[in-house]
Amino acid sequence: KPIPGIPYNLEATKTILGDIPALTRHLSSTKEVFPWMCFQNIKLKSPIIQLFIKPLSKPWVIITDYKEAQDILTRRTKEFDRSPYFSDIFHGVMPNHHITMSSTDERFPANRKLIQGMMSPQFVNDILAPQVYSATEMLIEFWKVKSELAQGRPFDLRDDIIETLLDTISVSTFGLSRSHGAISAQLAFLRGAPSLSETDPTTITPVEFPRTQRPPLIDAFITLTQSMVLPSMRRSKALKEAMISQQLTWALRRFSGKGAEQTSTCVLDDIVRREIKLAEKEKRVPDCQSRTIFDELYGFVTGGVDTTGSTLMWAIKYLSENQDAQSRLRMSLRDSFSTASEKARKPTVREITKARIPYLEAFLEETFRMAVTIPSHVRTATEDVVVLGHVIPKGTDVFLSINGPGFTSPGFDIDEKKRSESCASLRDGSEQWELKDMNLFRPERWLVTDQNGNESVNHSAAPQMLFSLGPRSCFGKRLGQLNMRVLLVLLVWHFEFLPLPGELISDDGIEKFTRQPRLTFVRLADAS
Ligand code: HEM
Repeated sequence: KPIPGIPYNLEATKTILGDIPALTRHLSSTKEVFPWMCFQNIKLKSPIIQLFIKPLSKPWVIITDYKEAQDILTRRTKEFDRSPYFSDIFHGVMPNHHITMSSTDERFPANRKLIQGMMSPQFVNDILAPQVYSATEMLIEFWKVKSELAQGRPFDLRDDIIETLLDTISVSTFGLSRSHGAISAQLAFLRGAPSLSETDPTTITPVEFPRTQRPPLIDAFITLTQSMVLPSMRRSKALKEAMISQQLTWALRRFSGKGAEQTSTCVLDDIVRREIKLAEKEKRVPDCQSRTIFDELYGFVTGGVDTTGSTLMWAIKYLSENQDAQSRLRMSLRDSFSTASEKARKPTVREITKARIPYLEAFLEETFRMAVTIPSHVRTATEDVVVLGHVIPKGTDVFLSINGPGFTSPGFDIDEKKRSESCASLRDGSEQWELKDMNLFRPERWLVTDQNGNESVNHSAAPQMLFSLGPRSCFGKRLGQLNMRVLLVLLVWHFEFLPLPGELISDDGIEKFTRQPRLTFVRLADAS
């Protein structure tokens, strides 16, 4: 039954399937659900609409407006909470992770307490950043070999990016040795492989490099993140569980009793030390094998790999399609890391984490605005609520789109009197946003120049909330941003991302767990 007053597609109310037939028709030509949802707002000419996607359930409400999203996510947190939509996705693989819990769930505070220190600037910069850096170094070695073999022909980067991030997580979250790495295995294999049969540099057909089998654990991670419910996941799950259990057992030994180690080198170490301390305080035996610990640890794989990987794939696409922006970014890096440039070495991890380079920040902000790796932030109404003058019943899922009007195109005109009091009082700088080219990738929109010609970044210069906002926004934002920064700096430092032929360029995405570009090819040249 439609919610009174909120626009909807008339034909959807004539069948029990609601909007599903229209959505299915759309899916036969593209594989993307979220742009279709947002297009319904445009079609129905309203920043708030309802769609009937789940038969015999409440309609979904779709809102596309920066200010309303900001208000709901940051100020109306009692009226809106984590939606069961999320727990449905993650329950199979990590039912005890806090992402599946509402904020009022009694387990939620303890889960968050367990991992709260992992996103401190000190932990991220000192413990996690060096691991990201060395995994990126390995990727660079790999791509140097690939680009030499490819001789200017394109190749697909999708697997390389995901495997690099899984290599990082294996070391930085679980403390595994680098020798388990997928990229080092692929590199060794490629170095030993017979030379490619066709290396004619005048052809533009992508090179398909021979690949070896992934290390079993990395393969298990990929199986578990790509298909979350199949019985074939059982073997992968068992492998992952055995690895976590073993790493926890070893860490407990290292951090207990006389001569206990004092420093953590990964997330798992820190969790174990925290549990030992808590158990001492509560005069009990530490329980390092709890399901909470297993699932919170595994959340670094589920939450961090696909999200960061997809965002990086978009960033690389923007580099190759925006050659001027790419050159300007590389020049800014060469200027800012002048010692590294002079000494013909790459910037160190410390130099990268400390640097504040306006064009790099602007490039990242623009990537986060345009990439829409996660196109909608979902909340459920915990009571009957009023949004833009409409009563939305308790239990309704509300999708806050960030991939359409108000974000990548000018927003709808909204009667300010219809907004909630808290929303109307928000000051977000939106009156100064440039609306004319919101659909274009233009990092310069984030830069301001003072009267002395000094450039800085205005982080409120345009609408961007990729990591969401408020108490249930992305827990790993600092790590996600660090990953992006280290990877982008080192890749642009070493490689030129050359333009691609038209047939290998597309703005379409594919919605896996997150939204990735449909085509992920690169043509590389040495930038040194
Ligand atoms: C570019 C990379 C990333 C993007 C774009 C991203 C985006 C997001 C988004 C949109 C949400 C949902 C927020 C909401 O519903 O309001 C989220 C939640 C979350 N993310 Fe990330 N994320 C990234 C990286 C990471 C990393 C590296 C981790 C590793 C720990 C992580 C862990 C989480 C967790 C645990 C949650 C659930 C938070 C909660 O339920 O309170 N994310 N992320």
